[in-house]
Amino acid sequence: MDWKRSRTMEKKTKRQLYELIEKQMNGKQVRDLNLDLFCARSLSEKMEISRNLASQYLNELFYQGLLIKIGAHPTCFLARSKLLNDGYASVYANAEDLRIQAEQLQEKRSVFSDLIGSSGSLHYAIEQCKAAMNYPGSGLAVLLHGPTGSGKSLLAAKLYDYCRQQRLIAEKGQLITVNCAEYSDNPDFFLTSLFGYTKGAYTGAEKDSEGLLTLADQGLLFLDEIHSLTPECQEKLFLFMDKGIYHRVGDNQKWYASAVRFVFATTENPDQALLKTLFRRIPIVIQIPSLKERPLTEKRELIRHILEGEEKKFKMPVRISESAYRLLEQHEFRHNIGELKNDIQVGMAGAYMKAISNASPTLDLHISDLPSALVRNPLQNSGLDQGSTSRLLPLNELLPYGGRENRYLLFYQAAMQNYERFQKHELTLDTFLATTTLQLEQYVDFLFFNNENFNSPQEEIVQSMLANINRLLCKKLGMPELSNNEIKILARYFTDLMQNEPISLVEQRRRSRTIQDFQETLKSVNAKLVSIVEEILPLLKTGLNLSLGSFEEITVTLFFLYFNHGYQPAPIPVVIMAHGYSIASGIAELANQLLHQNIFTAIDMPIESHFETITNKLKQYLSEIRNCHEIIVMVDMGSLEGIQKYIDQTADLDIGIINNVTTKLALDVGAMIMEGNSLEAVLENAKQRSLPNYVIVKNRVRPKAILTVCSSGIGIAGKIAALVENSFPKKMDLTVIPIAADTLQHRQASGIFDKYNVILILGTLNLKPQGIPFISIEDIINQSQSDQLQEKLGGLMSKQELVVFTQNLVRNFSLDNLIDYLTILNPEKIIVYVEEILEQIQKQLEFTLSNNILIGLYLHISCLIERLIIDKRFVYYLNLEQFEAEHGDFIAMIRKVFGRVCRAYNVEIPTAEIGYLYNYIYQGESVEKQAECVETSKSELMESVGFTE
Ligand SMILES: Nc1ncnc2c1ncn2[C@@H]1O[C@H](COP(=O)(O)OP(=O)(O)OP(=O)(O)O)[C@@H](O)[C@H]1O
Repeated sequence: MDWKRSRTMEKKTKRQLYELIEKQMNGKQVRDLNLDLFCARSLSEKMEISRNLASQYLNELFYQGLLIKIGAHPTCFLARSKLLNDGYASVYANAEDLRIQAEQLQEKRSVFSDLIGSSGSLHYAIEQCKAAMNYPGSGLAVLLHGPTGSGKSLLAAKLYDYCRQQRLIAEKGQLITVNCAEYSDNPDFFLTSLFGYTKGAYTGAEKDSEGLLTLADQGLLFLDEIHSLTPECQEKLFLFMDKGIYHRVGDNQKWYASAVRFVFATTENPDQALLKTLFRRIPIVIQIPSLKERPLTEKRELIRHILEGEEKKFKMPVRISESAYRLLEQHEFRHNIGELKNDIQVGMAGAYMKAISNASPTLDLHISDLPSALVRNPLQNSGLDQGSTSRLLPLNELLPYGGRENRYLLFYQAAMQNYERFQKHELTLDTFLATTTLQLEQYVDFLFFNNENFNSPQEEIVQSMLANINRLLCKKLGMPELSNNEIKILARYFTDLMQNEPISLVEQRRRSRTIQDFQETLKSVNAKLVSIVEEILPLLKTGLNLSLGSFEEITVTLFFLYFNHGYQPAPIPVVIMAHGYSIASGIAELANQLLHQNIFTAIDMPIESHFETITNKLKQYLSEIRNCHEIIVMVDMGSLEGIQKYIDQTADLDIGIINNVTTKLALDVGAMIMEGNSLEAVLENAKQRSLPNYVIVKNRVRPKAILTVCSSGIGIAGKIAALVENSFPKKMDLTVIPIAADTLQHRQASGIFDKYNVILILGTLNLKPQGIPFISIEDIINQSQSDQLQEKLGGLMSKQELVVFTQNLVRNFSLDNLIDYLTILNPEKIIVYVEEILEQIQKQLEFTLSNNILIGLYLHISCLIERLIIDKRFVYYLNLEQFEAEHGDFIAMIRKVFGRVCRAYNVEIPTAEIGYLYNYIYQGESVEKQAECVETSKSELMESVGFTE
């Protein structure tokens, strides 16, 4: 059996083992599991494999993070995906420890789990809320922003339950809800209700009275429709939030204190509807999606959830006609879930009356029971059967599409979670890829085997479109064609996506930064494949009229990696041209097979064919080849010059021509290519071994690029890149590549400068690489480097276009615009802290920082604080100990000036981050030193693990 087949078998058995564990856990609580069934002995017997092999696979799955381990004799393994909570450790000393933890976690089972969409479109909102509530003291104030009926009040109530459950709120702490709209015409009444009043404060105030703030002390105050408060009321509220103390109305002497958690809600744009001072005091704004923005699966779950509620209320089984169900599913409810619920309730009242008069044992909801406004929309109802003959569905039949589990979403979440673990250095790159592939495999199984969910006409259309793209593109791009089954899987994936499109987009907007980093990581694994996917997706996007985001690019890339297409693509393809009917084909096929790689393509030259016909074939092949800048041609004609003359004109490709063709030479060349050698090295080596002659035709044009760089990470660098691209006056033949400052050194080594003609670097930190001009953001804002811009871009744009470009840049690069990139923190608020920090630093250091450094620091520090709050990512600083020893004073000073912001957000600034700040402030010298250190410690590290460069 060849290694590839045995590897496939191994993967299959491992997957079956994992599925067996999952199956044995299905529907059971941890405390009800018989752990004996999960040890290597029992599992190996069921799988009919040896115990040693089972043990090996189980441990591999454990190291991939998919299983948890319990005890030692025997060791048992459980599937992490089946544990309802994600708070489990990876290893437990014994079963008892696991049970204790399971009980604790069960107690803490999320109060949000009965919110429809809690693991879907509301997932991120809930995570943000939890983070805000967990802040020490009274948490951070939260503003829920979303249209009417979208679930803001329900979420606020759940937040209160959450705080109670987590003991963030004391026993006596209450949930006080105030609908501010009720006070919009009577602001005084609002103030007396909120703050309380003293006797005589107004006519009729006969005794002192406590306000809602007293009632809400130690509890949660939910202020709904906050936009309807008058500016005066908003101002007073803000003053209380700032200090935590207040006067009762009618007494300006005595202070009262109250520790209140605030949740606000509004349907209006908070930027316009709230007083700036109040808005600034609310650091977390959370978007609640409209019903339209939710995926169809969630809409269906909501319908079922509401009907289940009715079933409980009427204590009778409920059924719904298929057409009424479709109508509810398709209708656009302007007032969202609230309106959907109302309409169903109106319908149920009618159904109940009918059931009573017909003495029916079930409540049957027909279209005719629903409010007439809903039924009268002819456009929406065109495809619906309105007759009463439509089939009646009991509630357990209402989720035909994949049940409650949304597999697309599960995969999305698992992949994102893996990636975040990889970013936190909890997983290596290999383990991250292996784990994600295994999860993709489960999604693939679902797509492939669940015929009842697919096989739609829609799927057939997608399938034939994919088949066409496959034929046309794979050849052109030098990829092996997809098999029919692979096309089927991809077609079903896109069909599945159509159902999930809105969530995919909403989610992606929210996690755009992580997704962007994810894509970068995939590029580092296989840039060629990523660029192929980037080429294929727009075709599908147009063809299917489907919005596809960056996560879809990631998933399709992962699909290709999984199908084993383009995994380790040949960096230098080889064309073999030989006389005879199938000599070239034979050699190419054999060499590809032996090397397990698709490196060789053949052009056969039957004796009777004209030289010109053959060279035309080659020219045609070379002109179609994409995503590749180097190629080797092996010819047996004995005439290098002849063929060279024909291909001289081929653009953007370096071509090495070898004047000999044998199987052995092809294998040597292939092996050298797979080892990653350069074109020159491959040809030189071939010459040494087999004595052929070679020439290299250099035609390659390196594409022009601008790099954007920021020491705060790839996120801001990406934002800068987008702003640059958005400033172009026309489509440019220029690539803009974001790059993190701390990887620039590494990037240089990995050949970004070799691949691109980098004409300019834009950013916040001048790393002075290879003498390429650098323009700082501050220079752009001041327009002080327009000469350099003109010089570098003059050839690419007309004078007029250059003026437009510079104007766009200046407009796009306002500091506000850049800091807007923060996702959780309120930019206006954080900037005040940063201003204070920078002022203090300059005072303490007794010198003035240049504008350039200041702008960079504004960005860097804002991002740093957010980074510390949301992902606490580990930062590495070379020679940290030395830095600590040499710069104790600087470290102490920074800790002091950051004191206020650190306390406000309950974060601590790691010394490594202070090291980066030091570099930033003393840019020139320290950056160079740090770069030197990178080089020294890299070689030390290589030596210590036994490598030499
Ligand atoms: N995620 C959800 N899962 C189940 N039911 C929900 C969900 N979200 C909202 N609902 C239900 O929808 C109805 C409307 O929700 P809610 O009153 O919270 O909306 P709202 O945004 O506060 O509306 P308004 O702006 O009009 O005050 C409620 O009956 C609520 O129980």
